[in-house]
Amino acid sequence: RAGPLPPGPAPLPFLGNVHQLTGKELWLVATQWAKRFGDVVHLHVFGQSLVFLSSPEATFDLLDKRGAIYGDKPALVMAGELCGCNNMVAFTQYNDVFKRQRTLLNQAFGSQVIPSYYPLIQAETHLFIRRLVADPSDYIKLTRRYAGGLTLSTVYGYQATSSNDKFLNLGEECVDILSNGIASGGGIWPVDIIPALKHLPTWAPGSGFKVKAAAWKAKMEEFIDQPYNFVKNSLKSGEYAPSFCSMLLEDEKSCTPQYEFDLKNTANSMYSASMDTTIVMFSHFLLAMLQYPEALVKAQKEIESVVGTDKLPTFSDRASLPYIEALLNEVYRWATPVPLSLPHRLMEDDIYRGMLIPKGSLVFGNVWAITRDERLFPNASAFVPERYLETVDAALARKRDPRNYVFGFGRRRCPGDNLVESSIWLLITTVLATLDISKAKDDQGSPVEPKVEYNNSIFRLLDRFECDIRPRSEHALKLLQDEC
Ligand code: HEM
Repeated sequence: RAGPLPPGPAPLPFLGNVHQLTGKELWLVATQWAKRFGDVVHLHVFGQSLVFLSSPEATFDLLDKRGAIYGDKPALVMAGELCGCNNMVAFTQYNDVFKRQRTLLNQAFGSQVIPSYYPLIQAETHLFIRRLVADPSDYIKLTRRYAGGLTLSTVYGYQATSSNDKFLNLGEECVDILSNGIASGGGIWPVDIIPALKHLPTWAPGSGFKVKAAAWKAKMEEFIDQPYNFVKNSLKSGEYAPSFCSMLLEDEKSCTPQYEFDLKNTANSMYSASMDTTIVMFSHFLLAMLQYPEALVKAQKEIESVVGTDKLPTFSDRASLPYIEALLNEVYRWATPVPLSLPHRLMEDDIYRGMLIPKGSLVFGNVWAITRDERLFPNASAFVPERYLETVDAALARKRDPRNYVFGFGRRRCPGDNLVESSIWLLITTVLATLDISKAKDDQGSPVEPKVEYNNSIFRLLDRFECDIRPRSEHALKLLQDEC
């Protein structure tokens, strides 16, 4: 060995640290390891190395600067081969398929393309808020409809007709299978360590994973194929709304089977990645507004003084709303939508601070530990937008910018970040301009404290909590109605 492994909790013989990999809020446990062992922690599961990076320095040095060797994804037998996810972007290895997919993603959501979506984003945002006013209790389903609807529409030209739309339901079911089934607890299954297990007959003891995988694979195929077939059929009929897929399929000559294969999988990845992440952001924004009403009032005052009350905010107001910008930063940080990001596979042995990080390690950026680091964010558990109004030097500003972590790292950084930067800004700003958000009241009129529960292995998805959402005024409601 070229150096010692990074420190970490003691493993059991052969099994390694498998007993410590909880499926629920693993990021909390990983942050405890960081406090005990430092910002680079090593564990193993049946010999598979797992490395957790818990500081800006370690994530920037390895996942960003050395991104060329940290950009791979593991070839997982369970997720890839048995469950049929191997060609979804988040699972593709660092090869030609991945590079072709990223080119398509950049065509769809590169920063230069985003302004062309402004009218659509604006229309979907206003519709979402109107629906929210009509049924505030259903805010999670409505947020899924808004986020999924935005990608269904931009990517496939498909208009979701209700919160119970068939493609939205399929998306919800499949993203749940992905995060709470296939990728739960680090996503390593015994068959990933001993691939021969995939040959077990389904009647044999211990083969339950194969039964699950067969059912999940069938669902994943529907998820990838059905929206894509919708675009193909619409194109054939000649009646279609222009979309990313329709634009790329119009030129029949370039439609080789390989091209269609890439397009179908890339389109699906955009759709699947957009929903739960947006729900986490919006739910935490609501929670913050309930628990920190002074931030809500300050933000509303800023909007009133800059935008006024006779129109809804638009993208052209953005540069004049510094408090909203600080509030959005704080929502990213406080929500931490994907607290352990998604693991990257190291492609060759690497030496870092004299320690060996072995080839094949799965490397996690512990975003939770960084966004809760008291040295960077004093009183880190509190929601304090003002922390982003302080003037700090460029190096510290970079370390404190949540966008350097919440969208992942290096070559695998989220390709939806530009879209989110615009869509979430408008969503939050328009909600603040038009709605009041406060704690729900019980029968006696006393405020009900929101119950804060997380039950998802990958995303920091909040269970639905009670809250009171209502229009700020008849005038605000009318503005929304006039816009739709
Ligand atoms: C608040 C919203 C979002 C957050 C916080 C978020 C965060 C992330 C994170 C942490 C990753 C893993 C990056 C890594 O492996 O280092 C990721 C990957 C990805 N995201 Fe997002 N995302 C969001 C919205 C979106 C949207 C709207 C889209 C598409 C329109 C999207 C598309 C993707 C795709 C395709 C990947 C896989 C990239 C790859 O492995 O190369 N995301 N995202």
